[in-house]
Amino acid sequence: MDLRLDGLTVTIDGADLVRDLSLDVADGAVVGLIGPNGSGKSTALRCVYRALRPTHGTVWIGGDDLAGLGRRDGARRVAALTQQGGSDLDFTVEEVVALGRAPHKHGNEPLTAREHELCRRAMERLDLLHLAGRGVLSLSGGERQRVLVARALVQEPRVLVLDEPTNHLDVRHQIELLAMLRGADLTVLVVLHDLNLAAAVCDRLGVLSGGRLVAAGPPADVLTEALVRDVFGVAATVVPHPLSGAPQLLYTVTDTTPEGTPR
Ligand SMILES: Nc1ncnc2c1ncn2[C@@H]1O[C@H](COP(=O)(O)OP(=O)(O)OP(=O)(O)O)[C@@H](O)[C@H]1O
Repeated sequence: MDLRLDGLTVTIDGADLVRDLSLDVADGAVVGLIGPNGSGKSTALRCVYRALRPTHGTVWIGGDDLAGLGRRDGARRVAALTQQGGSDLDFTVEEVVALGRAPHKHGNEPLTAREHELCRRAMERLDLLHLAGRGVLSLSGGERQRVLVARALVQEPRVLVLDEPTNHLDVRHQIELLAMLRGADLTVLVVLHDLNLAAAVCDRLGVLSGGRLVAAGPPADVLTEALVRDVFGVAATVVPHPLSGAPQLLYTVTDTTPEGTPR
């Protein structure tokens, strides 16, 4: 097992933001974390990329307690694409991508030929080669997001955690990113809001509600009409995708009056 969240509880100011969360991500698997706003998804991820130390519980990486690893060792094993991952510095795209090698380098050690090629391939994969010399501050939100994914890839981690990585991306780049995650031979834990994309891309889903894991398993087992109603508070019909068979949700949008009552 590459990544194991083992009884994680995060308590801040007396409130449990995450409570007794246990979730396994098998070697090479893509596991999605879904749940309504404020259900604790980002808090759980923050424990995995060490922005937060759990109050109780352990994050195991390849059998090692993450808390016992040095910063560099941890960064070589786990890369994170977070909501706050941007930089205010106007580095070029290729400079930002190359920063992904930092945990593997000492001081100002230059990149090797292999590392230059790694960066080039990551930019090619994320459709960034034509932007390599551009300053990142001049990029659109979606372009910048792809730069951060490329930077995470060149880090060559075992485990990649991503917090809503499809934010800002147009539909083509959303699908390309998620397809890339599937083909990257990485162990992936990803927070997604789009339940249909989550069902299409993830081997397993974990559902958080009020900081607790309320369901976990293959998308077809987890994404039932009852769960979507109970956890997200919306009516949806679940149908199998005609080509892949993955469950897909057709939402029922009810028109409401300004007073909030259905017409
Ligand atoms: N440092 C903090 N201090 C107090 N409360 C916090 C802190 N960080 C997060 N919270 C609260 O904990 C809850 C869970 O937040 P979290 O960001 O993990 O939710 P989320 O599931 O990722 O939500 P979203 O879908 O909106 O991104 C929220 O109610 C949030 O306001």
